[in-house]
Amino acid sequence: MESVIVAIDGPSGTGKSSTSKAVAAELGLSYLDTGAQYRAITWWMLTNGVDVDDPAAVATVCDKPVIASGTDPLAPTISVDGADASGPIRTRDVTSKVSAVSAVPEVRARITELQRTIAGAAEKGIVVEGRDIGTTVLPGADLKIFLTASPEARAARRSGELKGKEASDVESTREALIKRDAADSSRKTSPLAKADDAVEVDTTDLTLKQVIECVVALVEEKRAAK
Ligand SMILES: Nc1ncnc2c1ncn2[C@@H]1O[C@H](COP(=O)(O)OP(=O)(O)O)[C@@H](O)[C@H]1O
Ligand SMILES: Nc1ccn([C@@H]2O[C@H](COP(=O)(O)OP(=O)(O)O)[C@@H](O)[C@H]2O)c(=O)n1
Repeated sequence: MESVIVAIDGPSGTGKSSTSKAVAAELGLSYLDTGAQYRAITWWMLTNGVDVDDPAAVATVCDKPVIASGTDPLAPTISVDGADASGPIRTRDVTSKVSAVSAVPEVRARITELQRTIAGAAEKGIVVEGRDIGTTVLPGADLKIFLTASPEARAARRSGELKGKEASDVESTREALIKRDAADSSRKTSPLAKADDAVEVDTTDLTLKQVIECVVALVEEKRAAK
């Protein structure tokens, strides 16, 4: 079967990661979490004392960390300079700083190149999730999905996840999400946006299972038409 490239974009908490992993696993495709890459470079900046609010300082050193992503949807990995970074990249500190780092054009150029290399190497195809995959990273993707959901649903999903770890209430999670979406949507270089040819799926009132079934059906439709 021919390889297939699927781009899944959308704001935080719409279900990109869970949907992408499940679709890739079901269809035997690779999986790439591009948000994890931006989080990894942000974590490296923070641990190395780089002022992340200074775009010039970020740009100067952004080639230094070696970011590697494992693309098995059943066991995705992310490492920085050879060390597992999957835990530290999910802290609230990284989450609050990642939009500033990901807005720096030099950071985006570097990470975009890495993403294209990974997608090009995936023999059977790949599901790539992020913010600018359909518009910028892989504009020729076979299928583009743009996931949305109400801010309330997204905040409820996220704060449910954080419980026990860095517990926070739904309201502060909602505010942080809205702030990050606004920053990601308004930056100059490849902002969060729906590609003209993307299929928009509003997941507010859908279960994760329904979203997965919907995307699998769309991929199979594209494959049949190829
Ligand atoms: N349709 C859905 N209904 C309810 N919960 C969902 C749905 N899709 C995802 N979730 C849950 O919401 C949380 C955030 O999903 P995730 O896939 O990480 O979103 P994103 O990658 O877009 O930020 C996870 O805990 C996930 O299990
Ligand atoms: N393709 C992408 C993916 C993520 N990002 C940035 O990385 C951040 C973290 O992405 P993520 O997918 O891990 O975020 P969550 O929605 O999982 O919280 C986003 O808020 C963006 O600033 C980006 O700029 N472009």
